[in-house]
Amino acid sequence: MLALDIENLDVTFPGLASPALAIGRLSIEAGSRVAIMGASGSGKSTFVNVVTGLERTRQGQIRWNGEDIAGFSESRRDRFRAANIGLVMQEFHLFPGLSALENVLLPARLAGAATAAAIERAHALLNTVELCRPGQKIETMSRGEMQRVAIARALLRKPGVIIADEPTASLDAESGEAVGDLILDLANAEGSTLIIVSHDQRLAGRLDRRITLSSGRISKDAITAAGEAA
Ligand SMILES: Nc1ncnc2c1ncn2[C@@H]1O[C@H](COP(=O)(O)OP(=O)(O)OP(=O)(O)O)[C@@H](O)[C@H]1O
Repeated sequence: MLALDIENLDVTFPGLASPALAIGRLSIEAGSRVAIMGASGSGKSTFVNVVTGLERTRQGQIRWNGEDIAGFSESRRDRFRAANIGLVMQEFHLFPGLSALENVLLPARLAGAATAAAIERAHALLNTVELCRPGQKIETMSRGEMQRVAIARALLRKPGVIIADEPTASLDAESGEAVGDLILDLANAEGSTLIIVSHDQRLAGRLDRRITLSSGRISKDAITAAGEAA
Protein backbone atom coordinates (compact mmCIF):
# COMPACT_ATOMS: atom_id res chain seq x y z
CA MET A 1 0.00 0.00 0.00
CA LEU A 2 1.34 3.41 -0.89
CA ALA A 3 0.80 6.74 0.85
CA LEU A 4 1.08 9.98 -1.10
CA ASP A 5 2.48 13.24 0.26
CA ILE A 6 2.60 16.32 -1.92
CA GLU A 7 4.30 19.55 -0.92
CA ASN A 8 4.65 22.92 -2.66
CA LEU A 9 3.62 21.53 -6.02
CA ASP A 10 3.31 24.07 -8.79
CA VAL A 11 2.74 22.99 -12.39
CA THR A 12 2.75 25.69 -15.05
CA PHE A 13 2.38 25.49 -18.82
CA PRO A 14 3.48 28.02 -21.40
CA GLY A 15 0.72 30.47 -22.19
CA LEU A 16 -1.25 29.88 -18.98
CA ALA A 17 -1.62 32.92 -16.71
CA SER A 18 -1.91 30.79 -13.54
CA PRO A 19 -0.63 27.30 -12.64
CA ALA A 20 -2.57 24.32 -14.01
CA LEU A 21 -2.02 22.77 -10.58
CA ALA A 22 -0.89 24.37 -7.31
CA ILE A 23 -1.02 22.24 -4.15
CA GLY A 24 0.69 23.47 -0.99
CA ARG A 25 0.20 20.25 0.95
CA LEU A 26 -1.81 17.09 0.44
CA SER A 27 -1.57 13.72 2.16
CA ILE A 28 -3.40 10.59 1.08
CA GLU A 29 -3.12 7.73 3.53
CA ALA A 30 -2.04 4.26 2.45
CA GLY A 31 -5.10 2.12 1.78
CA SER A 32 -7.52 5.04 1.55
CA ARG A 33 -9.99 5.54 -1.29
CA VAL A 34 -10.12 9.03 -2.72
CA ALA A 35 -12.16 10.73 -5.44
CA ILE A 36 -10.68 13.68 -7.32
CA MET A 37 -13.41 15.87 -8.78
CA GLY A 38 -13.66 19.27 -10.44
CA ALA A 39 -14.88 21.07 -13.53
CA SER A 40 -13.28 20.67 -16.93
CA GLY A 41 -9.86 22.36 -16.97
CA SER A 42 -9.54 22.35 -13.14
CA GLY A 43 -6.31 20.30 -13.23
CA LYS A 44 -7.49 16.70 -12.72
CA SER A 45 -5.52 15.14 -15.60
CA THR A 46 -2.50 17.25 -14.69
CA PHE A 47 -2.78 15.80 -11.16
CA VAL A 48 -2.82 12.24 -12.55
CA ASN A 49 0.09 12.98 -14.87
CA VAL A 50 2.34 14.39 -12.17
CA VAL A 51 1.58 11.91 -9.37
CA THR A 52 2.18 9.00 -11.74
CA GLY A 53 5.38 10.59 -13.06
CA LEU A 54 4.06 10.68 -16.63
CA GLU A 55 4.77 14.38 -16.54
CA ARG A 56 7.82 15.98 -14.97
CA THR A 57 7.46 18.61 -12.27
CA ARG A 58 10.00 21.34 -11.79
CA GLN A 59 8.66 22.59 -8.49
CA GLY A 60 7.53 20.62 -5.46
CA GLN A 61 7.75 17.16 -3.93
CA ILE A 62 5.66 14.10 -4.77
CA ARG A 63 6.47 11.42 -2.21
CA TRP A 64 5.17 7.89 -2.45
CA ASN A 65 5.95 6.18 0.87
CA GLY A 66 8.61 8.86 1.36
CA GLU A 67 10.26 8.47 -2.07
CA ASP A 68 10.18 11.75 -4.01
CA ILE A 69 9.53 10.86 -7.65
CA ALA A 70 9.83 14.54 -8.65
CA GLY A 71 13.57 14.12 -8.24
CA PHE A 72 13.73 10.98 -10.44
CA SER A 73 14.91 10.84 -14.06
CA GLU A 74 12.28 9.96 -16.66
CA SER A 75 13.44 6.34 -16.92
CA ARG A 76 13.41 5.95 -13.13
CA ARG A 77 9.90 7.42 -13.00
CA ASP A 78 8.84 4.94 -15.71
CA ARG A 79 10.26 2.02 -13.71
CA PHE A 80 8.64 3.29 -10.50
CA ARG A 81 5.26 3.61 -12.23
CA ALA A 82 5.47 0.15 -13.81
CA ALA A 83 6.30 -1.49 -10.49
CA ASN A 84 4.00 0.48 -8.16
CA ILE A 85 1.12 2.19 -9.93
CA GLY A 86 -1.83 0.50 -11.61
CA LEU A 87 -3.17 3.02 -14.11
CA VAL A 88 -6.64 2.80 -15.64
CA MET A 89 -7.42 5.49 -18.21
CA GLN A 90 -10.66 6.57 -19.84
CA GLU A 91 -9.49 5.44 -23.27
CA PHE A 92 -8.08 2.07 -22.12
CA HIS A 93 -4.78 2.29 -24.13
CA LEU A 94 -4.95 -1.33 -25.25
CA PHE A 95 -3.22 -2.78 -28.31
CA PRO A 96 -5.35 -4.01 -31.21
CA GLY A 97 -4.10 -7.20 -32.83
CA LEU A 98 -3.26 -8.63 -29.42
CA SER A 99 -5.54 -10.81 -27.33
CA ALA A 100 -6.97 -9.87 -23.93
CA LEU A 101 -4.32 -12.03 -22.24
CA GLU A 102 -1.47 -10.59 -24.33
CA ASN A 103 -2.61 -7.07 -23.48
CA VAL A 104 -2.67 -7.84 -19.76
CA LEU A 105 0.83 -9.29 -19.98
CA LEU A 106 2.39 -6.75 -22.33
CA PRO A 107 3.76 -4.29 -19.72
CA ALA A 108 5.16 -7.22 -17.72
CA ARG A 109 6.77 -8.59 -20.91
CA LEU A 110 8.32 -5.19 -21.67
CA ALA A 111 9.68 -5.07 -18.11
CA GLY A 112 11.05 -8.63 -18.43
CA ALA A 113 8.66 -9.73 -15.69
CA ALA A 114 6.30 -12.10 -17.57
CA THR A 115 7.11 -15.09 -15.37
CA ALA A 116 4.98 -18.24 -15.14
CA ALA A 117 3.47 -16.76 -11.96
CA ALA A 118 2.56 -13.55 -13.85
CA ILE A 119 0.88 -15.56 -16.62
CA GLU A 120 -1.08 -17.52 -14.01
CA ARG A 121 -2.09 -14.26 -12.29
CA ALA A 122 -3.14 -12.74 -15.65
CA HIS A 123 -5.50 -15.70 -16.23
CA ALA A 124 -6.85 -15.40 -12.68
CA LEU A 125 -7.43 -11.63 -13.04
CA LEU A 126 -9.25 -12.08 -16.38
CA ASN A 127 -11.41 -14.59 -14.59
CA THR A 128 -12.06 -12.13 -11.74
CA VAL A 129 -13.12 -9.42 -14.19
CA GLU A 130 -15.42 -12.05 -15.74
CA LEU A 131 -13.75 -12.36 -19.12
CA CYS A 132 -13.75 -16.02 -19.98
CA ARG A 133 -12.09 -15.82 -23.42
CA PRO A 134 -8.46 -14.79 -22.75
CA GLY A 135 -7.58 -15.38 -26.43
CA GLN A 136 -10.20 -12.95 -27.75
CA LYS A 137 -8.68 -10.13 -29.82
CA ILE A 138 -9.09 -6.69 -28.22
CA GLU A 139 -10.67 -5.07 -31.27
CA THR A 140 -13.56 -7.53 -31.14
CA MET A 141 -14.48 -6.66 -27.53
CA SER A 142 -17.13 -4.24 -26.27
CA ARG A 143 -15.95 -1.04 -24.54
CA GLY A 144 -16.96 -2.37 -21.12
CA GLU A 145 -14.98 -5.55 -21.78
CA MET A 146 -11.97 -3.53 -22.93
CA GLN A 147 -12.01 -1.52 -19.72
CA ARG A 148 -12.10 -4.76 -17.75
CA VAL A 149 -8.97 -5.92 -19.62
CA ALA A 150 -7.33 -2.59 -18.75
CA ILE A 151 -8.23 -3.12 -15.07
CA ALA A 152 -6.75 -6.64 -15.10
CA ARG A 153 -3.59 -5.23 -16.72
CA ALA A 154 -3.33 -2.45 -14.11
CA LEU A 155 -3.49 -5.01 -11.30
CA LEU A 156 -1.07 -7.58 -12.69
CA ARG A 157 1.96 -6.41 -10.75
CA LYS A 158 0.05 -5.97 -7.46
CA PRO A 159 0.41 -2.18 -7.43
CA GLY A 160 0.50 -0.31 -4.13
CA VAL A 161 -1.86 2.25 -5.64
CA ILE A 162 -4.51 2.13 -8.35
CA ILE A 163 -5.09 5.43 -10.14
CA ALA A 164 -8.04 5.61 -12.48
CA ASP A 165 -8.65 8.68 -14.70
CA GLU A 166 -12.35 8.85 -15.66
CA PRO A 167 -12.54 5.04 -15.91
CA THR A 168 -16.29 5.01 -16.55
CA ALA A 169 -16.66 8.14 -18.70
CA SER A 170 -16.66 6.47 -22.11
CA LEU A 171 -18.96 3.62 -21.06
CA ASP A 172 -22.74 3.36 -21.01
CA ALA A 173 -24.35 3.64 -17.56
CA GLU A 174 -24.61 -0.11 -16.97
CA SER A 175 -21.03 -0.98 -18.02
CA GLY A 176 -19.75 2.08 -16.16
CA GLU A 177 -21.41 0.93 -12.97
CA ALA A 178 -19.99 -2.59 -13.36
CA VAL A 179 -16.49 -1.22 -14.00
CA GLY A 180 -16.73 1.12 -10.96
CA ASP A 181 -17.81 -1.80 -8.75
CA LEU A 182 -14.96 -3.91 -10.07
CA ILE A 183 -12.25 -1.31 -9.37
CA LEU A 184 -13.54 -0.83 -5.82
CA ASP A 185 -13.79 -4.56 -5.13
CA LEU A 186 -10.33 -5.27 -6.52
CA ALA A 187 -8.69 -2.38 -4.64
CA ASN A 188 -10.28 -3.74 -1.43
CA ALA A 189 -9.24 -7.30 -2.15
CA GLU A 190 -5.67 -6.35 -3.07
CA GLY A 191 -5.34 -3.75 -0.28
CA SER A 192 -4.28 -1.04 -2.75
CA THR A 193 -4.67 2.69 -2.18
CA LEU A 194 -7.27 3.93 -4.67
CA ILE A 195 -7.44 7.33 -6.38
CA ILE A 196 -10.23 7.84 -8.92
CA VAL A 197 -10.74 10.96 -11.04
CA SER A 198 -14.40 11.01 -11.93
CA HIS A 199 -17.46 13.12 -12.62
CA ASP A 200 -19.53 10.13 -11.59
CA GLN A 201 -21.22 11.18 -8.31
CA ARG A 202 -22.36 7.66 -7.51
CA LEU A 203 -18.85 6.25 -7.85
CA ALA A 204 -17.29 9.16 -5.91
CA GLY A 205 -19.87 8.68 -3.14
CA ARG A 206 -18.63 5.13 -2.60
CA LEU A 207 -15.08 6.34 -1.86
CA ASP A 208 -13.95 7.60 1.56
CA ARG A 209 -12.82 11.09 0.69
CA ARG A 210 -13.65 13.62 -1.98
CA ILE A 211 -11.12 16.24 -3.08
CA THR A 212 -12.39 18.97 -5.40
CA LEU A 213 -10.08 20.99 -7.63
CA SER A 214 -10.96 24.46 -8.92
CA SER A 215 -8.57 26.35 -11.18
CA GLY A 216 -5.73 24.02 -10.18
CA ARG A 217 -6.23 24.41 -6.42
CA ILE A 218 -7.92 22.24 -3.80
CA SER A 219 -11.20 24.01 -3.09
CA LYS A 220 -12.83 21.25 -1.02
CA ASP A 221 -11.52 18.20 0.80
CA ALA A 222 -14.14 16.19 2.68
CA ILE A 223 -14.70 12.75 4.16
CA THR A 224 -17.79 11.17 2.54
CA ALA A 225 -20.55 9.29 4.33
CA ALA A 226 -18.90 6.05 3.12
CA GLY A 227 -15.64 7.26 4.67
CA GLU A 228 -17.37 8.09 7.98
CA ALA A 229 -18.86 4.60 8.03
CA ALA A 230 -15.54 2.88 7.24
N1 LIG B 1 0.58 20.54 -22.05
C1 LIG B 1 -0.15 21.61 -21.77
N2 LIG B 1 0.16 22.83 -22.28
C2 LIG B 1 -0.58 23.93 -22.01
N3 LIG B 1 -1.66 23.93 -21.20
C3 LIG B 1 -2.02 22.74 -20.66
C4 LIG B 1 -1.30 21.54 -20.92
N4 LIG B 1 -1.91 20.52 -20.24
C5 LIG B 1 -2.96 21.06 -19.59
N5 LIG B 1 -3.03 22.40 -19.84
C6 LIG B 1 -4.01 23.33 -19.27
O1 LIG B 1 -4.03 23.14 -17.86
C7 LIG B 1 -5.35 23.28 -17.34
C8 LIG B 1 -5.74 22.01 -16.61
O2 LIG B 1 -5.90 20.96 -17.57
P1 LIG B 1 -6.32 19.46 -17.17
O3 LIG B 1 -6.27 18.67 -18.43
O4 LIG B 1 -5.48 19.02 -16.02
O5 LIG B 1 -7.83 19.68 -16.68
P2 LIG B 1 -8.95 18.57 -16.34
O6 LIG B 1 -9.54 18.97 -15.02
O7 LIG B 1 -8.36 17.22 -16.44
O8 LIG B 1 -9.99 18.81 -17.51
P3 LIG B 1 -11.02 17.77 -18.24
O9 LIG B 1 -12.02 17.36 -17.18
O10 LIG B 1 -11.64 18.63 -19.30
O11 LIG B 1 -10.19 16.66 -18.79
C9 LIG B 1 -6.24 23.60 -18.54
O12 LIG B 1 -6.39 24.99 -18.61
C10 LIG B 1 -5.43 23.08 -19.74
O13 LIG B 1 -5.73 23.82 -20.92
